Amino acid sequence: MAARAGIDAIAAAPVGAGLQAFAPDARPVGPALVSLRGVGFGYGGRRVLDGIDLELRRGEVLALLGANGSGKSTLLRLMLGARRAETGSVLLLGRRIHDWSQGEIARRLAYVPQSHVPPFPYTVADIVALGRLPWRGRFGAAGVDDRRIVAAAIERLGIGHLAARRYTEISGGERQLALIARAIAQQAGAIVMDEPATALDYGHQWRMLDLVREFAAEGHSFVMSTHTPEHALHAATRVALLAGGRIVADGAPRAVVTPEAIERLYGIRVEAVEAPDRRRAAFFPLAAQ
Ligand SMILES: Nc1ncnc2c1ncn2[C@@H]1O[C@H](COP(=O)(O)OP(=O)(O)OP(=O)(O)O)[C@@H](O)[C@H]1O
Repeated sequence: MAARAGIDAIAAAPVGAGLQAFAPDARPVGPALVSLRGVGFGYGGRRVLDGIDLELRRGEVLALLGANGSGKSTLLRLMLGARRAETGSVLLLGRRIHDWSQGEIARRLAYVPQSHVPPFPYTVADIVALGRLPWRGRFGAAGVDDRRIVAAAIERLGIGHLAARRYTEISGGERQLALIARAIAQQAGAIVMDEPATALDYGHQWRMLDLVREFAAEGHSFVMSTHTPEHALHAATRVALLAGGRIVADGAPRAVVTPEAIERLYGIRVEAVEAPDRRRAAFFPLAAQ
């Protein structure tokens, strides 16, 4: 009954209710950093994305939800310029992304991939320091500022105890934290994260999301794919849903992440229990009838 009341409360609450308590949501967002306009893309003639219109604006945390294979990673790679749209256009700060050099893109967009295993046994500190490369000359050595920024990123992620360890000899979750630290050290302003919480334990998942909110409050932008609707409600200022190769919803988290949306995306019926802040909710699968 409590759960049912939760759904009803969510359904009855006006969209945006309770948002004022959360600084990232209350803050007006800035101009578009990345814009996808009518983007279509496929692999070997098999269409994966079609007619995608999506924007990432300054200061936003945009969460992307969609079933396995719905095209989230592909969409993120298109946003980064790592894949070329077959139709439509991808713009970085209003200019076609492929008209920017790799270095120019890397100074504006950082990437946290789903998994990454380097060929050499770099230390964690070395991996984080790679984030500084776009800011150094071709053969430029790391300066005092680079070292300070790398140390600050390691500190912010709480991975000082891993700094001297070999990246190839730490756990998947520890690697994920190192990759997030690398992206932060990159000081790109916008960070594209592909399922950043997947390898993290329960505590690190929520701490990472809080960190995202802190950085967004400082003016950074994030786009992150996730399989956890609760994460989108916790950290995102906007949520987009991907299904059938298209964006089927794009808007305020409370308005978009609903039991109906979850059923549509994942084919599973859930009920929602609202958090005391009336902004977030937890979802529980309904028993099979
Ligand atoms: N390199 C590739 N070559 C051919 N097909 C691919 C390639 N990468 C992805 N695909 C296909 O494109 C579709 C979208 O894949 P993508 O990885 O973008 O989905 P996703 O939403 O990120 O999935 P997941 O949630 O499982 O990570 C899937 O059907 C996948 O099999």
